[in-house]
Amino acid sequence: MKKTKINPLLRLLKLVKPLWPAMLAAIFLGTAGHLAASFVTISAVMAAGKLFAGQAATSLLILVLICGLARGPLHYGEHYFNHLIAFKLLALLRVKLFHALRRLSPAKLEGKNKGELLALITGDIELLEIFYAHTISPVAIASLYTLCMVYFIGHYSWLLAFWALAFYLIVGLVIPAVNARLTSLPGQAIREKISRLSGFVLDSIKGSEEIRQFGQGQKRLENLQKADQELTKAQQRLAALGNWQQAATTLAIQIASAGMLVLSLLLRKHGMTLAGSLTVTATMMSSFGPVVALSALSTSLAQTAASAQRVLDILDEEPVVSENESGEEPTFSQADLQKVTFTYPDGDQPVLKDFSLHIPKGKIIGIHAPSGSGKSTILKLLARFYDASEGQVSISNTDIKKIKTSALRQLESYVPQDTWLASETIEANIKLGQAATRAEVIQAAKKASLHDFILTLTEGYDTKLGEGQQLSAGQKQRLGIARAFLHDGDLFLLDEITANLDALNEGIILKALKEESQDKTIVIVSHRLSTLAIADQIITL
Ligand SMILES: Nc1ncnc2c1ncn2[C@@H]1O[C@H](COP(=O)(O)OP(=O)(O)OP(=O)(O)O)[C@@H](O)[C@H]1O
Repeated sequence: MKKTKINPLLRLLKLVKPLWPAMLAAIFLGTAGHLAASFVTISAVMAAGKLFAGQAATSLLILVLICGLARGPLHYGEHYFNHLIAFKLLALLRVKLFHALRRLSPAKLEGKNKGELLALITGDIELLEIFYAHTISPVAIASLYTLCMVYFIGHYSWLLAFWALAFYLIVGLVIPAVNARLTSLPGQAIREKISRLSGFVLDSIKGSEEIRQFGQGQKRLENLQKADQELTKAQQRLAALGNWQQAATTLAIQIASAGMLVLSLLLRKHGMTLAGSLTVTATMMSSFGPVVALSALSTSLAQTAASAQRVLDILDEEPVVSENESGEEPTFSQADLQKVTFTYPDGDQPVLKDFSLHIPKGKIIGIHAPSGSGKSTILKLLARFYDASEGQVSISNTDIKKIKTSALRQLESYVPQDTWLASETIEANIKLGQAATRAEVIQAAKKASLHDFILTLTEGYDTKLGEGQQLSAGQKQRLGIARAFLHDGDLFLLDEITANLDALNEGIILKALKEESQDKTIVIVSHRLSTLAIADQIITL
């Protein structure tokens, strides 16, 4: 389906359905508020007309007072309901987005620019507030309010009512439509530039050591400045288009008001009074507020639509592996790769071709092969981060696709090459959400040769990571291994877990693994022959 600008906004509109009472309240209060604001002026002009003619104008003056007093609370109510809807829906969209990211992880997130994802979760979602709080009800309010005003002017003359309607349409629809056309592409380009810039900044922060080492700091700074200048220029161009729209809108309002005065004076022969002329002219002059609010939207709407499209693209993206929620829950007896061929979704060459491997229970299988030959890929297939393109991966003679995903995660302890640390305490990092006692955490840390190091920290297991307390690569790796020991799956999938360890720590961990292997099965990928010495069988690719 062709992606037009309107599609994403229509899809966002559907989410408002459960909140329609709040939306109706916002529309009602907003229309009443604008009418109250206009009728302060209109009633005052009508009252002045009456007083000039020597007639009583008490009821009109009371109306001026009521409208003046009501304007504030009505305006407040409109904004209250609009923001209630907007923030509820933004929260809902954030949750949906996190669900989508969880569904897509890890395979689909591996290739994504993390800075762009961050910009999506923060900036793009935030921008949708404009749509929910400042677009939907203002459109309805402007339509209702305009009808009321046309009807009111129609009481004096239907010709004048048509004149007014024509200018409401010009200001509220024609000028914004032209502007939307002009700003659509620049708006999208700005959102893309912002997210690319976020990605660049995040990459630069993450790679600061290498960037310094290779003397690339100045060059990156220049690139950053260049990207920043381009963004500023694009924003200035968009602002200039917005200025054009403002000028056109102001001109249209002046023509409408002056024309209303002239036309109504010309109609004096047809029974239009001077007081009537002044009233319709005051009505025209004071009634553009809601349509002007609409016209101001067209510039931001282009950016909002682009943001909506990016959010919806993530929500629509299909995961590489679909979660199995009701499959089998076998107890572990063996694992097998049978004639497996596998190509990464965005790769063009198979990483594994017709590859078979039998992993019997209670054994340690070592995998030793050159870099890039597919060792980690074997573990990822066994963890079902990806499905084999051909052949079958099975656990306990059950096709891995037929196994309930949560049961598979329970059955396996996967330790990736890089250990991710949360900004939490050491204990929370070892547990990573698993229910365990302090004693169990300590036992896991001991097996991973991490306990003695933790005891040297003043706050021990309660030391918060990230804030001042950094871990060395080897300590991080041992923490990752402690997690796996605590998780206590039947099948350990260990990817280069000793790459950053000294011989002493390596020895302690391997000893612990050897002891575990009496009732566990271990697949260990390593370049180090010293690590693979504990293996019962070594596979070379
Ligand atoms: N997400 C991915 N998308 C596309 N190609 C990938 C992806 N991950 C890995 N590859 C490619 O697959 C091949 C095998 O990668 P893998 O990580 O399994 O190798 P490895 O043997 O574990 O290497 P190393 O010892 O260097 O860790 C490499 O050529 C790599 O470029």
